[in-house]
Amino acid sequence: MFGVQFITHHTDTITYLDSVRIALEGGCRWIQLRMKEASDTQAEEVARQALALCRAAGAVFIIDDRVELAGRLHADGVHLGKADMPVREARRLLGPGFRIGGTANTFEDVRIHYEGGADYIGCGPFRYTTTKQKLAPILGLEGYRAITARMREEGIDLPVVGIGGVTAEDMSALAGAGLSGIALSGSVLRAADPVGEMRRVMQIAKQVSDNYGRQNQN
Ligand SMILES: Cc1ncc(COP(=O)(O)OP(=O)(O)O)c(N)n1
Ligand SMILES: Cc1ncsc1CCOP(=O)(O)O
Ligand SMILES: [Mg+2]
Repeated sequence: MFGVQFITHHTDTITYLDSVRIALEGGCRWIQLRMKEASDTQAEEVARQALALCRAAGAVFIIDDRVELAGRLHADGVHLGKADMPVREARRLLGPGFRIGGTANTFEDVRIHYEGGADYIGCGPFRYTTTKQKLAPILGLEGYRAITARMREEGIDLPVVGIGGVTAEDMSALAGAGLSGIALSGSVLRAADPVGEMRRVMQIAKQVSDNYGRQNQN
């Protein structure tokens, strides 16, 4: 299955936890709790509730940045970027059972995460987005093609999900550029019907999987 990871966010009317409920109701089974502005206490409170929702739904639950919290709550994994704990160290602390994602903007980033023991790569940004501040250079389809081609040349076999401004309409082209999935937030939460939009994303992901015959990395 072409993978779909939902990244939590909030709006004027939707809380972080609501965003988890929306994604699960829309059929997503790979959730990342990302709460950049929250204190450790706030993040832990929401993480505990989000984890319970994900367990009840049979969804994979990943926490952004917070390695200690992910380990202590027995989440399924953690996602780490350049400003976070290195993947190698997180792997040492968390052990082989945790899913560890690493952020890449270049092939060299991919190589470092691969050598550190990452399970998947979040690669982006695909295009401009307001969900994250201080974006790395925009990759577009050309950037993804170059990175996935280099991975093939170097024998690096890791699932890569595209992130940053991704919409339902992008999935087929992203699969064509060699990606195994997407991670998204804004295009779902800004939709008039967020649950319906999540559902539409999951339906298109299934069609893309049927067309490309890719493995799900969940
Ligand atoms: C799937 C996925 N890909 C990339 C990121 C970005 O991680 P990072 O670079 O550490 O930035 P923050 O999300 O921590 O602001 C991600 N979270 N998930
Ligand atoms: C964590 C992260 N890194 C790049 S974009 C993003 C958040 C998701 O972006 P969007 O809301 O545009 O789908
Ligand atoms: Mg981070």
